[in-house]
Amino acid sequence: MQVLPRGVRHMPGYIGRDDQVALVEDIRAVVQAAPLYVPTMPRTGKPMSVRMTNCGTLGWVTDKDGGYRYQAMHPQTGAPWPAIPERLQRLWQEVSGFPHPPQACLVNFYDASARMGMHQDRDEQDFDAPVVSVSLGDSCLFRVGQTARDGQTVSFRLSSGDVVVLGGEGRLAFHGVDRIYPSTSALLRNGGRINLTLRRVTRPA
Ligand SMILES: O=C(O)CCC(=O)C(=O)O
Ligand SMILES: [Fe+2]
Repeated sequence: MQVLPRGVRHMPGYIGRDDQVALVEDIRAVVQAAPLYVPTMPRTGKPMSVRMTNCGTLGWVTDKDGGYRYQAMHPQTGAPWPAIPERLQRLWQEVSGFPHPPQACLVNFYDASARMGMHQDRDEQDFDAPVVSVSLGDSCLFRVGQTARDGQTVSFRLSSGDVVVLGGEGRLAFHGVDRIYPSTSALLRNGGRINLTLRRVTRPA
């Protein structure tokens, strides 16, 4: 048995099959209003392998000149992000233990060759609220480490319906997605993996 860093919780199969199907419908509606786009890295302008969009009052974006940040509008359409679906708001209430609603939900879409390098989620104003992450569709190999980049890491598979919470001492744990396992889920008609991350961005007033 692997031991996860303190504050990192993995809840395998937390979301049942029917709710996964309903969540995918919710996300289809989000993507219709706010299309997935290819974000680029700060400074280098290198495209990420993951496609992204957001829902919520604020969305996480990145590009060559502006770097990592939150903003109220879709970078390509200029429209405000659609609202966070009720189902995800309820999930946040159930698992976050935080008395304020999520402000941002980043939607990541991974095709079979996409990955995400090790990083910390630290573009928020404070780290009192956890990050709540939902996996849908194909499984991935997830890696989580310590709050220092060179700390020990553990790898495990995330499957459709799994929830991961990074909170407390684990809020700034390094983490990333090393690979996608294609054709491991029938949830998404054309395969791939969706990851949703719910976050607080600003300090509650
Ligand atoms: O896809 C995942 O499971 C993690 C995504 C992530 O770390 C992020 O969007 O910050
Ligand atoms: Fe992250």
